[in-house]
Amino acid sequence: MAPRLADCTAAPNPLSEPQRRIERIKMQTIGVIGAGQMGAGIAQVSAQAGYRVLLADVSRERAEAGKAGIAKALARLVEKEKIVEDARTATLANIEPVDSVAAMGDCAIVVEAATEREGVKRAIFAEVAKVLGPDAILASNTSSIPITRLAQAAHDPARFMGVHFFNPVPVMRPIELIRGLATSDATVAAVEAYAERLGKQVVHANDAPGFIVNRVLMPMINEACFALGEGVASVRDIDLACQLGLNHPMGPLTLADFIGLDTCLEITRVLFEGTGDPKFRPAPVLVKYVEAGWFGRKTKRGFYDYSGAEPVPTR
Ligand SMILES: NC(=O)c1ccc[n+]([C@@H]2O[C@H](COP(=O)([O-])OP(=O)(O)OC[C@H]3O[C@@H](n4cnc5c(N)ncnc54)[C@H](O)[C@@H]3O)[C@@H](O)[C@H]2O)c1
Repeated sequence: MAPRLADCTAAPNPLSEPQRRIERIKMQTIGVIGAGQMGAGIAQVSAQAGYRVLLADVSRERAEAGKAGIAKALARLVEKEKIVEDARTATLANIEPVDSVAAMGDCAIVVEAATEREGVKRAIFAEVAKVLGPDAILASNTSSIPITRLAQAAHDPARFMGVHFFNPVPVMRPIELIRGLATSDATVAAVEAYAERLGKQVVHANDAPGFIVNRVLMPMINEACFALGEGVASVRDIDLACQLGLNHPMGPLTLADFIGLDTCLEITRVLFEGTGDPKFRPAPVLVKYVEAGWFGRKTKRGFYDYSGAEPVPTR
C-alpha cells in the first residue's frame, strides 16, 4: 500500500549524514576551476554523467575556450559513433562557463584543476571559500601537493580532499582519492559516490608526495630527461627504446610533453622537497625547457615540435 502523505512527512529521515550528502550530490551542481586540459576533461565527464557543471578559469573567455574544446572532443566521439548527437547536445547544455568562482555558491562539489602551483591554488581556495555552502566539498586535482597542507587554505579541512584524475580524463579510468588528516568520512563517501557515477575506478592513496602514480612515473620521466641531457641518446631513440622495450603505449618524453613539462617539473620538485631524497632532483634539461616556455603539446613545443602535421623531435 502506498504511504499516505502524512506518513511520509512524519517519518524520520532514514538516511545517515554521509548517505544524505551522497543523495544531494546526485542531484546537484559541480564546479570545476581551471578549464585547461584536466579541468575541461573533468567538466566533460561530469556533464556526461548528468551533472550540471559550472566551469571557471582566469576569465570568462578562458572558460568559454575550455567549453569549445569539449565541444570538439564530443564532435569527434559522434563522428566515431561512440556517442549519439543527442548525448553531445545534452552534455554541452550541462556545461556553463562562468566569469569566476563567485558563481559557485550552489555547488555540492567544487573540483579545483588549476595550474600546479601552491600559491595559485591557495588564492583560489580563499576566493571560493567566500561563497561555498555549509555542506559543500572542495577537492583538488593536484598531482602532488600535500593535501593536508592545502587543506589549511580551504574553507573547512574536513570537507577538503584530493581527487586525482588522469589524463585524458574521458579515457583514463582510475582516480586516486587522497584524504588529508582532517578529511571527514562523509566527505570521502560523497566524493567516492561522485567518482563512481563518472564510471571511474577509485583507488585510495595516503597523503604522501606524488601519491601513487606520480611517485612511480615522474622518476622515469625525470631519468629520461637526465639521459637526454647527458647525451645518452636522442629524443627519438629514448622514446622508441622505452616504448618498445618497456611495452609502454608511448615513450617517456612524448608522455612528458602530453602531461605538460611545467606540470612534470612542479611534481618532481614536490617529490624532491617532500622527501628530501636527492633521487628526485629535477633534471637540468627539464628545468631549462620550462624556463624557455617549452611546456610540450600545449605550447606546441617541448621535446617535440607540434607546429606541423606530425610531431618532430627537437634534439
Ligand atoms: N596534465 C596532466 O597530465 C595532469 C594529470 C593529473 C592532474 N593534473 C593536475 O591538474 C591541474 C591542472 O593541470 P592541467 O594539465 O589541466 O594544466 P593546464 O595548464 O592545461 O590548465 C591549467 C588551467 O588553470 C587555469 N588557471 C590558472 N590560474 C587560475 C586561477 N587563479 N583561477 C582559475 N583558473 C586558473 C589556467 O588558465 C589554465 O587554463 C594541476 O594541478 C595538475 O598537476 C595534471
